[in-house]
Amino acid sequence: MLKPKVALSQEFILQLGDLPLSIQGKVLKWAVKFQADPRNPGINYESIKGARDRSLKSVRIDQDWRGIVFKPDNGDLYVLLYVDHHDAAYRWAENRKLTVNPVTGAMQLINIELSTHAVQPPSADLDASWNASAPLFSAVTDRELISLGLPEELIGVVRTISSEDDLDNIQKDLPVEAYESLFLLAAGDTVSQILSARETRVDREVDVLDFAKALETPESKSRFVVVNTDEAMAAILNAPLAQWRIFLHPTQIKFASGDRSGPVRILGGAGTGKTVLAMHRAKWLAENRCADGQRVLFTTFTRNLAADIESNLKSLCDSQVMARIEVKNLDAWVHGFMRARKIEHRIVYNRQQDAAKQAWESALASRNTTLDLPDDFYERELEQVILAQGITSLDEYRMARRVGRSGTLNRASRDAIWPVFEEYRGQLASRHLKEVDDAYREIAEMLTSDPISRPPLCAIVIDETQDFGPQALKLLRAMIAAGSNDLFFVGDGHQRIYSRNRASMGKCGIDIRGRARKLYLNYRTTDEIRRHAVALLEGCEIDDLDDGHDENRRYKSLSHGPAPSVAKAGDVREAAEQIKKFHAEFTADGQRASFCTIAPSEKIRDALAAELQRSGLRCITIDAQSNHSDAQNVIHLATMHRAKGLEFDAVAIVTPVDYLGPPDKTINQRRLMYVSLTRAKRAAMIVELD
Ligand SMILES: Nc1ncnc2c1ncn2[C@@H]1O[C@H](COP(=O)(O)OP(=O)(O)OP(=O)(O)O)[C@@H](O)[C@H]1O
Repeated sequence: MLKPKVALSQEFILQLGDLPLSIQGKVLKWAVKFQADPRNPGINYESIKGARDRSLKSVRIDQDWRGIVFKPDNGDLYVLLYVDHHDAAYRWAENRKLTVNPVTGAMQLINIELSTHAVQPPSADLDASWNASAPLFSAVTDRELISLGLPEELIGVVRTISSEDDLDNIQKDLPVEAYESLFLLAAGDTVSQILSARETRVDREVDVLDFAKALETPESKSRFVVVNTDEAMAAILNAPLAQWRIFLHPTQIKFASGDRSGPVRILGGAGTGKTVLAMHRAKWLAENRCADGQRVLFTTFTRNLAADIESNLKSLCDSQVMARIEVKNLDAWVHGFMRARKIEHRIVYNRQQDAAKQAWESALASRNTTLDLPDDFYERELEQVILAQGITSLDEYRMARRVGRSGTLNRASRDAIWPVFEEYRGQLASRHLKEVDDAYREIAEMLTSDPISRPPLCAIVIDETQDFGPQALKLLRAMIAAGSNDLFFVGDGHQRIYSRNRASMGKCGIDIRGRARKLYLNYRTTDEIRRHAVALLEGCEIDDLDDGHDENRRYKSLSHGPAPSVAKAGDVREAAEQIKKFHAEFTADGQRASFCTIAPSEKIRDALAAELQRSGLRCITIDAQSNHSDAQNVIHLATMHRAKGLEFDAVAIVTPVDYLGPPDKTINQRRLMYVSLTRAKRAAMIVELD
């Protein structure tokens, strides 16, 4: 006889961590027995008097505690939904109902109580971006609302919604796809835009009684997990907080698995789960599309992010799958490639140091002084035109479009300027040095002219794409033959903190047409902190990593909390005092929390560390080598650049008071502030240093 299907709900798993330890143990033991054989005669499924859904049954965990299990008449399916004290569990069950959405086919848990109430009036203190007084969704038909994932029972309550706050008030009772659809509608998207971006089919026959089948849809998988083995059950129950490993957003699920006909680009503001999606994608590719001898390369820009990702991937993949995934920042990959081919050049990462500095100074000394151009003109021209575009001859320079550079240069000026760059490359070569963009370009040329020398990769997954410049993107394109599943990019233009690296994927030979998607829901940062961060970028142009723009109206956080506080300090000592107070308040209730102090420079960071240590706090500085962002009861310290990609329960950001000037002059600083603020999960403070 076939084993019945056993599943757990996300709500149950989220609850688990909050139960008393002794009860957790009992629940775990019970759940293992339940998984092994839900028909075990020792499990007594009691009907619940007054329940609207006859398929909800109660099970006994101990004298006082009860579990609520969904056990429909149709199909051999058992879903553990909830655990609580006897009376509370019964009350919960009386008002719940599981249904299959008749259009999307997804399984949905409904709080029936909600269907009989209008939403609460909006709170006056929240600053909502699209608050309105008329009902927001009156132009959408019932069937359209259902096709967006709304349970039929909740149509009435949704029709009373007239503001963003109203919608947020019922967020936790809506399926995630329904909540997302509603705020996208309110932001101006049409129903068909939302459905096609999410790849939701609405033309299939749905059997609303077939719950086992309903569990297979991506929407159902975002809130229920089928558990087939003891090991899987133990892994889930022992790490209930690692939601990202089990419950993905429907869009994350769709893009993590399945074949794609070419390069994919997923865009999403900070905290929208891009790295999580990229990790699941790498896992799926390694499990399903990796021939013997091949590997998936997971790459990103900085070394400590790659280390962070590798350790998370290890918790997601078993060792056999992990052996097929190579996690390496691009520069480490380039190093390895050059070493393997005995190319002896060292790469220049900092032109202000050592031999590279001498090479640059010698080149500058050869400039034509009659032109009267400042030194930094040459450096910017080198970075943004010569290296970025891979210009290697005067002829190419004469024709070059100087995108992003102010002022025009006629042919005679270009002829007079060019020798500086030629001299620089010559000076570097005599010292066995190479600019990093030149290394990318030359390796890309080698791989293109000799495809046999390509590494044996079945796919490349790229995180933090916004930090890769044109030559890096061209190298990634050259590293793998064009075809299905070749390149998978995730990124966010708001977070481009290496500004010279603005690139358009299309112009680098990466065609994402028809395979570009977005993630909208911020799982990390409260909406109050997210809004503060987004407001800093108002008036700044944000690109979509290709030739278009990104915008902010469609992003939204799932959690709420206090808005960031802004304080002033006369000097570093006072700033450290403010941080100490904020840290003490944040951890006042004895809760363990990760905390980071973020500064724009190493100088401010180190001065703060010294002050904080002097007052008895344990500090850890995050640098290229150490990346212990999850340690608790300590104060981490990081520069804004190093904080990228990491997350903490609370952050304190210390900047000089004049750090942010007019938006058109301080876009880099604004992006760094955006990155820093969005590292915070629950609380943030900004200290301005006078
Ligand atoms: N489907 C999900 N369910 C629950 N939590 C999630 C989900 N996806 C992501 N998260 C959590 O949200 C947080 C942000 O995820 P992630 O780091 O992938 O976002 P990101 O878009 O890469 O962020 P950033 O660009 O700011 O680095 C993490 O704590 C992650 O575990």
